[in-house]
Amino acid sequence: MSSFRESKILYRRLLGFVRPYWRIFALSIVCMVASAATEPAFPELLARLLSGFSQPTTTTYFIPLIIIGLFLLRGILSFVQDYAFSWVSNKVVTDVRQRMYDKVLQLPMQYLVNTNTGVVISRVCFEVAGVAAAATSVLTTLVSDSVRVLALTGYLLYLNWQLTVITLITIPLTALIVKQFSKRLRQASRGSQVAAQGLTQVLNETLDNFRIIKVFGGQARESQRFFGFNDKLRRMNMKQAAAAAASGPIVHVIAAFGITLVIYFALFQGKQGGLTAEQFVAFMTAMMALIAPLKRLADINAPLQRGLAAAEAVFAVLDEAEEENRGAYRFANPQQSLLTGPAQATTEQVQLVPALPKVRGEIALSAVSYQYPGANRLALDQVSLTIQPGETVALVGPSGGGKTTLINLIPRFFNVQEGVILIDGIDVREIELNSLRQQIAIVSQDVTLFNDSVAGNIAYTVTADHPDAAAQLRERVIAAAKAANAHAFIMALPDGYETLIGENGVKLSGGQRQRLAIARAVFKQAPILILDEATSALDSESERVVQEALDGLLHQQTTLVIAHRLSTIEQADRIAVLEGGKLVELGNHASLLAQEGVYAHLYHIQYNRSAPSSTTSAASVPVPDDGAIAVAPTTSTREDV
Ligand SMILES: Nc1ncnc2c1ncn2[C@@H]1O[C@H](COP(=O)(O)OP(=O)(O)OP(=O)(O)O)[C@@H](O)[C@H]1O
Repeated sequence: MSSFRESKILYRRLLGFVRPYWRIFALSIVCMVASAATEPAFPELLARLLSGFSQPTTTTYFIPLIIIGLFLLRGILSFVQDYAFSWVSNKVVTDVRQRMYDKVLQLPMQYLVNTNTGVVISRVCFEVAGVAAAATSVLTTLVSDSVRVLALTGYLLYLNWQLTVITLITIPLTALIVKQFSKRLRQASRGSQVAAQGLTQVLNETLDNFRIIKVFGGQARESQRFFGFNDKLRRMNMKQAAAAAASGPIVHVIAAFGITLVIYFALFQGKQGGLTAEQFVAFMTAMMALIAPLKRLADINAPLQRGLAAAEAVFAVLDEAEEENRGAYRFANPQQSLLTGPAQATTEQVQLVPALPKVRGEIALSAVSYQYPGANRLALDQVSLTIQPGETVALVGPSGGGKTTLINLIPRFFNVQEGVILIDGIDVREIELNSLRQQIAIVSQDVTLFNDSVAGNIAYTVTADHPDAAAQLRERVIAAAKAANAHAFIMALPDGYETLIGENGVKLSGGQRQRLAIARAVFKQAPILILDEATSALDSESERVVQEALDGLLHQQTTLVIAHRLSTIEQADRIAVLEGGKLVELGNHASLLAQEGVYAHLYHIQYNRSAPSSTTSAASVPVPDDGAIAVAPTTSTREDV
């Protein structure tokens, strides 16, 4: 596709965002056109002033007052135009940014796995502003200066067509030069986007891995990486600046040639008696007035190309494929009782909303296979496993065995490629995505808390709209916190349940955060609970408290747990051992030990590691895969492996 056509398509799409505000936009254009159309008035007034200079009439004395009126009118028009344009422009930025954010929320997990977060952040936060510059401010110049140029050219033609023709010869020349610059600008603009994304990425990584960088002495390396992008950004910006700075003077020089030609020709015409001095002054004034809008039109290319390059990046996000959500089957929302109690449901609602089935919590995997895009082996290979409602199944096995992949398939963070996963006998792909996820609560190792109160974090997404509901909500939050062993420490916080936590609030320990995450899961009352290494990052004391909270939860719903600590695994009804993507063993702790297979092997490695009397060193034990094992010692002195 030619770059011009490409730009046209991009621009048309950008204008689509302006469409909802077309009235304000039109008002602005009208003001712009009106203001620009008054442009020839000044040279004309000047010519009249000159013609009456030697013998002034009453009209001559009025001319300065008319000039004041003219500029007053232009001032008002220009204010309305600028204000209206900024309004539309800011609306467009807000809309596009919101659309992008909403889009990000709908993207599949795979997108985030493949895309750097720095890129996403930079696009949503910064590049949208460049888009608005292209969609509106560029257009302001384009419309108003084009009208200005047209009005002035018309006036010049009316004054003297031969002189005008000479003036106009310079315009195509200018246009040619502008075209040369446009390509370069666009390339540089793309380059600076990439550099800016790199900057954000390095900064993100630095802040995420602050401790690691310090401990490993990575400062010099990171500083060098940052410099790489920082300097690239400077070079790209300079490229743009050079192209933008050169285009102005070149246009001026060409214009100067034009002016000189005009003056010679005017002198010649004046000698022949075809041009009066007043006409010449009016002509020169109008011609000079033509230079500024022409220059602005030439300069418009820089923000336009920058804007179009940004638009490309923004549209790339907007055009990403969303998570597939074709399933139409719905289960009852387990939280529904919290939102609207049966007493509040009107008869009409009861009739309209069909009674949805409640999930019992049976999960059945049948010959499930999954391979990550670009991977050369299956992450899950023909795994079949049925988990009964209320049952707790622990997933263990060597690192890379497929545990995380398996639990990610249940809420459909990824879709199975072969085989099927059923919940209560329904294929998860047939279930509407939100409804499916309403049935599942997750507690993972890295707990993210939102910038909100403790209560807001526990009752995430649920709010009360009247005082009765608020009291009920608070009771449920406290009950969830108690179940998660969190109530006592919450009450010790400065504002109890209203204490602000997260980035800007009170800092909590790993164990406290974990217990809040458990409280959040309890509060959700989901029939399926996924514990993804929920206690692996904790010290033994925190682990004990968190484990107690978890033990209380087990058997209330179907629970799938990936754990590094044996305490959870021993409690589990069954243990599924995944190795190399295959389900190699299934049974309870005792039966698997008796089987003396992979699980027993893993168990003994850990046992031997910590047993002082053991003669087998950790290094001499053959460890499957890369050696890290997701079952851990039973005593607090043993470390995670
Ligand atoms: N995003 C990804 N892209 C490509 N391959 C992946 C991706 N995530 C995981 N894998 C691969 O899939 C396999 C299974 O990984 P998975 O994370 O499910 O293992 P795991 O049992 O949870 O391991 P661990 O105990 O170390 O967390 C591994 O071989 C891994 O390299």
